[in-house]
Amino acid sequence: MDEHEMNTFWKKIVNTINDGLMFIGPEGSILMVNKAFETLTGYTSKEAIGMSCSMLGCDACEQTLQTSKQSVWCKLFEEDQQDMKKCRCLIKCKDGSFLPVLKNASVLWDENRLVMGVVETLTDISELTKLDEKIHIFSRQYDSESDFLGLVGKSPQMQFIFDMIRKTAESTAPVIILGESGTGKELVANAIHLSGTRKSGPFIQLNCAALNEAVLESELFGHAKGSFTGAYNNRIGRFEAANHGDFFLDEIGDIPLPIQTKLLRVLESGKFERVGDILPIKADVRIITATNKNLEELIEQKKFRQDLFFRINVIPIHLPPLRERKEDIPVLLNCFIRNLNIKTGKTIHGLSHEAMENIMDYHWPGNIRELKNLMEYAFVITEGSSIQLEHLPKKISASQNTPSSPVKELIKNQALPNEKKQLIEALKQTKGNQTKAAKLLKINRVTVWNRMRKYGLDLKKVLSV
Ligand SMILES: Nc1ncnc2c1ncn2[C@@H]1O[C@H](COP(=O)(O)OP(=O)(O)OP(=O)(O)O)[C@@H](O)[C@H]1O
Repeated sequence: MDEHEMNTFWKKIVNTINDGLMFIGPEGSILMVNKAFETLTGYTSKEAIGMSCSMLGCDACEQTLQTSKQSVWCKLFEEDQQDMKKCRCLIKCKDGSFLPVLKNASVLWDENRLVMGVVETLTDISELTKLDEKIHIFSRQYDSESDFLGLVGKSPQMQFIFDMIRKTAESTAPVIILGESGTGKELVANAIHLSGTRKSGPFIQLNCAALNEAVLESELFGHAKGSFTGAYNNRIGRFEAANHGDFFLDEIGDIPLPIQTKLLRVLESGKFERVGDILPIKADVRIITATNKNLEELIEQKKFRQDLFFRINVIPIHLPPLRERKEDIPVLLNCFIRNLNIKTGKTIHGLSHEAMENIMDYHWPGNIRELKNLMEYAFVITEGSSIQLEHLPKKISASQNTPSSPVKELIKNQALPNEKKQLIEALKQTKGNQTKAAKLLKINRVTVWNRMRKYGLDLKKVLSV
């Protein structure tokens, strides 16, 4: 390939790159740009070449440009600077709009260490910036709503649970979490660990229902090499692994009686032996248990040891079923919709009134797990920006709604976040005067404006209702 062919070849490569590229001379004038630069900035190469690079009004450059008294006009050329600079910045396009870009600048030096120029690439990060903003907004909303260590709920019952969790933080006494399947027992156990003094220690979990007696024993206490067929090595159990932390035993009601006896001994003495070993091991572990079974009934049926029950039932936390705290449904739905929007890239704003009514009327035997699954289903089915009744499974869309249903009243009062209702009320009272509304709500004017944007409130519409 001769030099001319080579030049043509390189020009083609440079023009195929998706990122904008420009070469700036030592005095700061643009010497070369590629096609992507033209597309990003709106300037043709004819317009750009020969102009000062400051025509792009880059906010990062404003900080690196120096006064004429200094020896170099741009900090990039200072001796002690690294040759490569990378930063996020905003550039001004020909039409006056600002474009967020990731800029990579490399200084080129000749053999005498004199500056030949700078090669800069510009990557369009406008999509990324939009996502950043979204995450920022979501996380602000998330923080401000009824959320406690991953648990969402504004009902008095859930506020009581949050209080109980906070109180367990000061204690190392065993906690038992009782509630139907899907009410959030595992989340509560996790929140107890995260808010407790042992949060820097391990959080070990074991679902006791999934294992047979021999495997369960080995999982709990570990085993010595050769203690049974297949025990090729010594293995520590979960009790040992949970030392100085919390051990969450889920489905405690399903533990076979012989293991219950062993468990009781560990809880009383703090010591145990690995299966097939005689050496006692000490473990400092706080026990958290959970079950959806009625342990008292199991005791009567002689399926659960009463003394073990007394041991683990020191701080009971009863998680109410969802049907007894339906005011939590709207906040849970908001939370699931936010998360699913992020996960799926969809922009679903909410549910139609009818869909919401049917959801509120349903009895939710599978509790929050069922509600969460419902939203996942609706996200797959919904194509628009709002979930309608027909996007819900039959069991919910066909559920009976009587006009006098007390649930309808509940929706009227609960479906809108309190913040929004108060804002609408204040705007109405002050005939749309945002400064007066701010005073009434004891917040500043900017917050009023931000909330109006957050809830998409149109002043004319608010006042006309
Ligand atoms: N208060 C809550 N806020 C947000 N998500 C919740 C809440 N409660 C439960 N969930 C979600 O519901 C699902 C079921 O919760 P979890 O597994 O904790 O229930 P569980 O009572 O332990 O169920 P099971 O008894 O069947 O094991 C999980 O996906 C969990 O994240």
